[in-house]
Amino acid sequence: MLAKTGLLVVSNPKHINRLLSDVQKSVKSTLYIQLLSALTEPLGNFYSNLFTTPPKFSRTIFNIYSQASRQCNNLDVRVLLSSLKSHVSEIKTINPIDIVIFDKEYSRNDIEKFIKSKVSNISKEHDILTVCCGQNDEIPTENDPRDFQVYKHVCLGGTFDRLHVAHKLLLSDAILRTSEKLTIGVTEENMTHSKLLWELIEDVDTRITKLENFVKDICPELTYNICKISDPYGPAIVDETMSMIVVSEETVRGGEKINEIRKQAGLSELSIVPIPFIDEPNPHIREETKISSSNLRLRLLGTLIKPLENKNIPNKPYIIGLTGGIASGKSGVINHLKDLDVPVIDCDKIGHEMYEKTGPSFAQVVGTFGKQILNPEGEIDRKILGNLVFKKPDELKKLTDILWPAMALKIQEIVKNFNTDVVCLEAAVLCQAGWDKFCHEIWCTFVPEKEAIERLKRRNNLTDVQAKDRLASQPSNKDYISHANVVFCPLWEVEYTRLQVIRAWELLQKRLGQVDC
Ligand SMILES: CC(=O)SCCNC(=O)CCNC(=O)[C@H](O)C(C)(C)COP(=O)(O)OP(=O)(O)OC[C@H]1O[C@@H](n2cnc3c(N)ncnc32)[C@H](O)[C@@H]1OP(=O)(O)O
Repeated sequence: MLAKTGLLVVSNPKHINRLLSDVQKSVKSTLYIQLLSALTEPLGNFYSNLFTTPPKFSRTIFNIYSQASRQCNNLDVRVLLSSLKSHVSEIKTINPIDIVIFDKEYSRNDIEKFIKSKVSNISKEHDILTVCCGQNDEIPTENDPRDFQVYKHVCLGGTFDRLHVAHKLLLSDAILRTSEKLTIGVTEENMTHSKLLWELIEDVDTRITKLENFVKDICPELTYNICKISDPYGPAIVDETMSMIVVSEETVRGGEKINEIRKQAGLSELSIVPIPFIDEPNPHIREETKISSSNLRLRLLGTLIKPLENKNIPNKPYIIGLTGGIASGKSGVINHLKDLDVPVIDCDKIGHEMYEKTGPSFAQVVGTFGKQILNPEGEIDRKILGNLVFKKPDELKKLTDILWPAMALKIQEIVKNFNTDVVCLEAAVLCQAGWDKFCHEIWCTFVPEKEAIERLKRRNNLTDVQAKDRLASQPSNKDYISHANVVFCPLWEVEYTRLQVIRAWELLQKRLGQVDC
């Protein structure tokens, strides 16, 4: 059985590649890595031989996280730094360790002594494993020409969405170079809007919680000041105690700008230390070639981003509720679903049927909005009705209060008569109508609001103001996404939307395999 949390004790980092490949067969959630110094030292002398010049490890840590990005996609790898910075004599971890893995043979006695005296948070029923690879090889020495000075107060900033190995590298390098205090600025939502798929960025409190958990886990001895920032500079332009800033290769200019502002304010300039990118091992279509949060957000499209609720509805047909804002590409997704032979119930159409001359809601709609909405044939003119309600939420509510209960009955009747395994219920404001309770899962489309406005102007021949009004009368993208289990962004070429739908469909098939459909 896979252990939840493992501790890998590495005597020779040269073999990290093979080690990680083996270890991930034994650990499923978190893998701590503790670097040992000398291959020949018995484990009992572990702490007498620790590395004492911390920045020496920058490159080793870079290699470990680079390899982790290739080998252990689902593992949260954490290189422990406390003992690399000072002679801390205990391995303290937030998560209890279920398995301790060594890359070298040690005596039973040494192992037991080591675990008892050094590993403070160990599960009662822990396992021990030895994975040997080239244990007698020479340990590589580090030769990193970068400036390795250690500073009292270091800072860095970023969005830190879905904390990944490149963030971990940046944070680790900053920790290795800090002797007392590390200030980390985390961007508030207003700073994220220019990013790809910003709507899928975790909220700032979640990002801060994950970040704090990580830094306090790998090096609890430092003082951390984790603060929200709503501009690109944060406290770095006012705090005179800071002396160094860690940046990524692409944000060096930001560091220089901070120094210009500090200089004008009479503050000392910060040393700027750029950290290299980690290459993305398998960049998919549209993805960046470095490890990045936007790649991770792209990979969320078509996957289950929110766990399913247990709803008290029959398993067959399995109902996907498809929703999304106006001009957000729902019809593109529907075309791909139809190609997969999924029947689609169009709720706009059912709405229209409700107030046809012979429909159940005709009299009530005319009674509410007056004869002004009728055409010369005495039928309801949807264009006139639309103009009356779309700009005025109160009027739209009057209409939907009449229509939605009748539509819900009709939909339930239609669904009952379906004989397929899966059916898609498409409705623009499905969740706002409370119809998510009829659906096993909610899928939603979204495109950036600017794009939706441009599409609306082109498609419906609307002016900029009219298009913006239409969009404003609907829930925001964030609101739609907050209800969705699966999201699609049909912003790019048709084929890319199709790939998202195929991914969603294949994952759905797996889920259905677990449901008695
Ligand atoms: C819970 C649901 O989502 S049911 C489906 C939505 N329908 C309703 O809520 C019923 C009330 N709406 C209506 O009767 C009609 O839309 C009218 C009379 C207001 C306008 O009719 P038309 O001009 O023919 O427009 P049509 O019905 O095609 O709707 C235009 C767009 O507004 C959307 N829309 C319709 N009703 C609503 C609503 N209540 N709230 C937000 N958007 C809506 C439609 O889904 C459609 O979006 P799309 O262009 O991305 O496909």
